[in-house]
Amino acid sequence: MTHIPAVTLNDGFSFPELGLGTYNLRGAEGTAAIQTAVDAGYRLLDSAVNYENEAEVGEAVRGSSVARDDLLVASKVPGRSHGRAEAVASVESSLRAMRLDYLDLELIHWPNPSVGKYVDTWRGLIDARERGLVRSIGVSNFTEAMLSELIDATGVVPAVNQVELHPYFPQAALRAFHAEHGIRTESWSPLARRTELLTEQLIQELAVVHAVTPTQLVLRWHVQLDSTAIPKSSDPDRQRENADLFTFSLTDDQVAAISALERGRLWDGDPLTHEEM
Ligand SMILES: NC(=O)C1=CN([C@@H]2O[C@H](COP(=O)(O)OP(=O)(O)OC[C@H]3O[C@@H](n4cnc5c(N)ncnc54)[C@H](OP(=O)(O)O)[C@@H]3O)[C@@H](O)[C@H]2O)C=CC1
Ligand SMILES: O=C(O)C(=O)[C@@H](O)[C@H](O)C(=O)CO
Repeated sequence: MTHIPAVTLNDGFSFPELGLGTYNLRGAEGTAAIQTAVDAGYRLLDSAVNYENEAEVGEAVRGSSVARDDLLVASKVPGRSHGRAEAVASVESSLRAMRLDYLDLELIHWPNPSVGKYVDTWRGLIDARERGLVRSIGVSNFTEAMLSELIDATGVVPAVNQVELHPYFPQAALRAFHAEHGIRTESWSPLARRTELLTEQLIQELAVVHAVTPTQLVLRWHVQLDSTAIPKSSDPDRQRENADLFTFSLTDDQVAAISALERGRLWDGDPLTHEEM
């Protein structure tokens, strides 16, 4: 089992430097895959109302040999639940679905700017935290301007912003904003969903230099960007591979060279225009 190091969020809670993405992990197979990941050392499980797998995540947690307090369960408020009261109700619904007493992290899944309720929704997550339903609160797919709006309106800084982040889309400006404001970056689609990224010549060459796999090289890049990657894998061997990142390190030049692969988003997931209900 790999020990995955942790950092401290701006609210004082510990947060792993790597987590498990659970998008498309459903049914008995999904529960089993989540449990093998926990057995491999993963402690952070990233779910969402819209993944339709909260029951599986909850079952994996309750059936795990690892104590609940040592696991971090995250979910996300869907766009259809934007609003102060609606956000609290969404958290309560997730707790019922998971059969858990609290969530470790709750995120606003997409800002949906045309709806105009993400500040109210943020107030709802603040309420949920004050009621003890959730330990840390954050957002996903928020821009610098949206983050500033939340902070100015409520005085509460999100603990986490989960965003598309991989060598094709390194988000340097957003990560600098996060660092300035004490917001933990979390990388979704950190492997670029296994596109040609892993076959890039630079990735292949650096993997040989460090005697690791291309996937491990990419995930180590996330670690050294101070971002918590949440790679999804259904396969136990690949889950173990993805977690084995903490016995080597990249030089600053190698990190910069990987970041220079930048070419843009995987698809049209621009938070200013892409909205999900
Ligand atoms: N907040 C948001 O808006 C979003 C959040 N997310 C979150 O981010 C998580 C991860 O992103 P996701 O889009 O799933 O994509 P990833 O970048 O994590 O890639 C997942 C794919 O890579 C494959 N893979 C994993 N490990 C390896 C490996 N070692 N070697 C080769 N292939 C590998 C997986 O296949 P296999 O399973 O067969 O191993 C899967 O097909 C999601 O599960 C979700 O939790 C994702 C998108 C948006
Ligand atoms: O996986 C997530 O959290 C999502 O928001 C997805 O819906 C994501 O937008 C996607 O996979 C779209 O193709």
